[in-house]
Amino acid sequence: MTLVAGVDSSTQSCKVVVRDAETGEVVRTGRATHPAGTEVPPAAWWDALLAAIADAGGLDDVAAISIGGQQHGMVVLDADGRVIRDALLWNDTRSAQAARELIAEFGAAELARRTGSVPVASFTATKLRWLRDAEPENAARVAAVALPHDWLSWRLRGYGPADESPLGPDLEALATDRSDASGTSYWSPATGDYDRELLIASLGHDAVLPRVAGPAESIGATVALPGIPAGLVVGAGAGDNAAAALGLGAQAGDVVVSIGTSGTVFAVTDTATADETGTVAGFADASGVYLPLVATLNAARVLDKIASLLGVDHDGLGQLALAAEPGSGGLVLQPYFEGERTPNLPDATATLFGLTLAATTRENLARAAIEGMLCGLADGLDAVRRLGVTASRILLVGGAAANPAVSQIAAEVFDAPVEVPEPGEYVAFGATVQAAWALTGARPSWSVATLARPDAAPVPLIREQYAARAAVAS
Ligand SMILES: Nc1ncnc2c1ncn2[C@@H]1O[C@H](COP(=O)(O)OP(=O)(O)O)[C@@H](O)[C@H]1O
Ligand SMILES: O=C(CO)[C@@H](O)[C@H](O)COP(=O)(O)O
Repeated sequence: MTLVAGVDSSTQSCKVVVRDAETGEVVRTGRATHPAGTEVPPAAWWDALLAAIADAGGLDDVAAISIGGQQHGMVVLDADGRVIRDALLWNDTRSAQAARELIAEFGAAELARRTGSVPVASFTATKLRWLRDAEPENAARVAAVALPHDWLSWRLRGYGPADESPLGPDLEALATDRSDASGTSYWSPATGDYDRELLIASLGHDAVLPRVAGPAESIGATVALPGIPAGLVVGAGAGDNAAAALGLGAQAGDVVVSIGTSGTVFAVTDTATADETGTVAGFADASGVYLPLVATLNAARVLDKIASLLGVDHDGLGQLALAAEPGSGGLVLQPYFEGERTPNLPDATATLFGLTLAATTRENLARAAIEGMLCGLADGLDAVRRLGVTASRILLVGGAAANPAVSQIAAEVFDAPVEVPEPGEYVAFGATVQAAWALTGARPSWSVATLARPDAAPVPLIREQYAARAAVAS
């Protein structure tokens, strides 16, 4: 049996899945946690990757590996291949002013035309602009800029600082893929080229950027390192949402809604998009086409927070929520606990509306948390549809999709049929598809079973009352 491994180096954890390259059967899995916070030393991701690989039984019998990862994170390297400072993650909002400045200098329409997206604080270019202005000594030392999955793939192939890696600091050996490059704001999904003017405007000078590999490419092989055997084919890797689309085998008519640390709504399309309003990011996908995407900052952790406030676990939160009526007795949670990205309100905080003596129950609060979190994603679905995407069905994935209350309430909130695929790490699954593709030259088509099709009917009241509160709040 030939085995392939896929990795999801995501915000909260690193997950490894090992599958049979022929049938797609999951043979074993492993995971390790990442540090909390929006600023993280990349070495912590490397340590978590090694721990997750060990937890998955190692790679001795594995022929190929590929890494999917959280998008946008700024990994800056000096000429010796050392990380200059902790990485700023996609959910770090300190570069909101830098995003506003880049938009003022180039224009939203021009940035959308050149990169597919109008940047917000999540995008790598805005983080480089922040670095240029807030830490000029660090910015001056930047010799190369990578993303989390690029950097991990480089280390896996034996590159890094001379005292830590057998092949040393060859910055030109950095490689990325189309999907992750499209989240930088200095690469064009439409032309496939870097936009050096935008990089220089952000960082203040030019730097080495990772080569953008094609979907089926191998970017090299692993070298022997503690916990890593030599000779595994390394696939191009991908941004986590593009990897999930690949793992699900998403096709025209499928809209994926992922509820992890981020909430995302995306579809695979044949044509590139350029939304001048900035609501929909015009990303590239991991199969050679495009991935229009809306992302929110407040998703599964909204539920984590309200569950902990109510003193229950995830199941308990779901049970409470399902004991309340749709509309939560008029309670509306606008869940901007971490600021928000869509809509672009980096400094916002969360608000609970509609508190009356009668409505203020544990059940209503639990339901309002799920409804509020999903209403932001339903707004995202509307925005993706406005660009011509058809939603014949919603595929609900990510950590919180496992919660039956979330899938049932999703069916009440989204005006399209909701399907929950069988539980699985779809980002890591997509990375195994890439690994097998790079190994064999043929894209595998492994089937995905459906766990549930919640039959709840849409309840328009939920979105109506959310929209009414949002209108008053803004
Ligand atoms: N049954 C559940 N109900 C609600 N939330 C859940 C459930 N299981 C896991 N989660 C939450 O999902 C999140 C992890 O999801 P995941 O997609 O792995 O996130 P990420 O990829 O961003 O690290 C955590 O915040 C976790 O608490
Ligand atoms: O910023 C985005 C997409 O543009 C996020 O989707 C990140 O890619 C983080 O993903 P998770 O860790 O929540 O899966």
